[in-house]
Amino acid sequence: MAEIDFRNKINWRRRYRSPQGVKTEREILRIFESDRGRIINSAAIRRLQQKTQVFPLERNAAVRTRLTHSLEVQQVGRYIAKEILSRLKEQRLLETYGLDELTGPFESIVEMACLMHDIGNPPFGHFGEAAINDWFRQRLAPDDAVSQPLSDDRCEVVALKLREGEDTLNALRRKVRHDLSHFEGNAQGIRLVHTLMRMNLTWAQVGCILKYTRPAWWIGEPPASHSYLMKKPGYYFSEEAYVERLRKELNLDTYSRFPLTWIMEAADDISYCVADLEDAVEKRIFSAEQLYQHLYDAWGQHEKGSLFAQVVENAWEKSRANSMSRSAEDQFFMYLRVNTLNKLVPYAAQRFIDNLPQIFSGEFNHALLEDESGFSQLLELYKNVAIKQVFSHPDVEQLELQGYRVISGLLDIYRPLLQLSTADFAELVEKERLRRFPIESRLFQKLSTRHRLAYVEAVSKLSPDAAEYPVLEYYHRCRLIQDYISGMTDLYSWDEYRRLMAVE
Ligand SMILES: Nc1nc2c(ncn2[C@H]2C[C@H](O)[C@@H](COP(=O)(O)OP(=O)(O)OP(=O)(O)O)O2)c(=O)[nH]1
Ligand SMILES: [Mg+2]
Repeated sequence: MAEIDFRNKINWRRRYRSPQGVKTEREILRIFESDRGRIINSAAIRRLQQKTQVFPLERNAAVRTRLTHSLEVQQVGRYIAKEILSRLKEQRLLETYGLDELTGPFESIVEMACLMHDIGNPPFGHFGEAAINDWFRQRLAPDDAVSQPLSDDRCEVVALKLREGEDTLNALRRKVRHDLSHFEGNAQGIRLVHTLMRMNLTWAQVGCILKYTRPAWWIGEPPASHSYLMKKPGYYFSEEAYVERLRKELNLDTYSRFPLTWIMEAADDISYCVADLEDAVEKRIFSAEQLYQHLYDAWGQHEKGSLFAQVVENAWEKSRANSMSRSAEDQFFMYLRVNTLNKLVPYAAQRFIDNLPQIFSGEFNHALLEDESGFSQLLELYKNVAIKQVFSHPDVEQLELQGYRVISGLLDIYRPLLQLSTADFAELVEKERLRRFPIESRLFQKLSTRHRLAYVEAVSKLSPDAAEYPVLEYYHRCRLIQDYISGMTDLYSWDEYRRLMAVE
């Protein structure tokens, strides 16, 4: 196993116009300050304020959006990072691990990864994701492209159908069909930061948001050694070369993760578990008292001094004891959050330290807060109550169904752009309007320039005479549509759908 030296991991160089030479501690810190500026000032971060965390199209501003959730994750991530660093300092291990001059960047990378962790999420969260994937699956039939060409291949796109005797091209067709049918928020995040927004962040900062290491075109089960790390798609074919370079720059094996990513993940898990329940109370899905009862019942065995008693019961009792100054509900959540953090953060920090060799090499195949401990059990308790009582609430499910319809509806509306031939679409891209395609021209005009540019750049690198040209061109055209629709906020997609359906 490689020696643990974070100086070989925290790569502060950038893909373009990178700072050169040897840098002092202060100079390195300044590079990460620049990353912070790039991230906080990006439109993609601002759009998170109108994206669903749990409750779609929520008008009550006290209920969390992806942005306010991400701010909380940032705070928890910072807490875990500081806890890890101070423990290492106490044990005089900072220098041993090459961290003595990198504590600032360590914290900053975690914080900014937390702020960005949901940046690629489509409107309506998992339902938007499902809508995009169902829509593309129905048209590209990836399951009909698993091995040999089939005579009854259900793929609607002629250029993507596998054909006898074209093994190399078939491999590409297979890859493209699977990749496009696996839209995923985390993978879109990598694409957004690199290809679409061109934020040119440091390698370490991007590495920290590569949460899952499975390529979107992957077929079949991932290897058991990486089952957790490859649980979901983490990046697309369009970013394959970039991710390969990223791995080289961060000394990561093929399906390994960047060490600080585990901290971001734990911060997310800790944040949303209490927050989702608090939002449900704010939304009057249940009262704080009913919530306490749900938690009590779901915990099962109640022993004196259990983690439940220390965290949940304690919060409940304290909130009852002094309800003079603030509402008992607010107090309950304040104590619940504080108690939960005070237990889970030190635990996550210690688990990081205890498993440092495997985490440093990127192969630790679990979340920090996923084991047999009471701490993980507490987290599960919150999540299970949310699944059972909150996510399945009729109002929430109704809105999710509408969100699903909006995203599939928008894909139907933009479909004519995917039905143009390669040559016609090329002409449309060049001239921006074509008399003979009035609908397509208008739809094309609506796509955002940033997304169109990414398409043009990708296609300009292809050779038009090559056999794979139609396959790759179509791939990037589908990406363009997915970029545009997934980049909308909930509200924008909702309004846009109604406008285009001429409902208003
Ligand atoms: N309304 C609703 N919310 C859900 C559902 N499942 C999870 N959530 C909420 C719980 C959290 O606040 C948030 C977490 O969602 P993410 O999209 O970040 O996914 P998650 O963290 O599970 O996975 P990932 O980040 O991709 O590893 O979404 C659901 O079925 N309905
Ligand atoms: Mg998440």
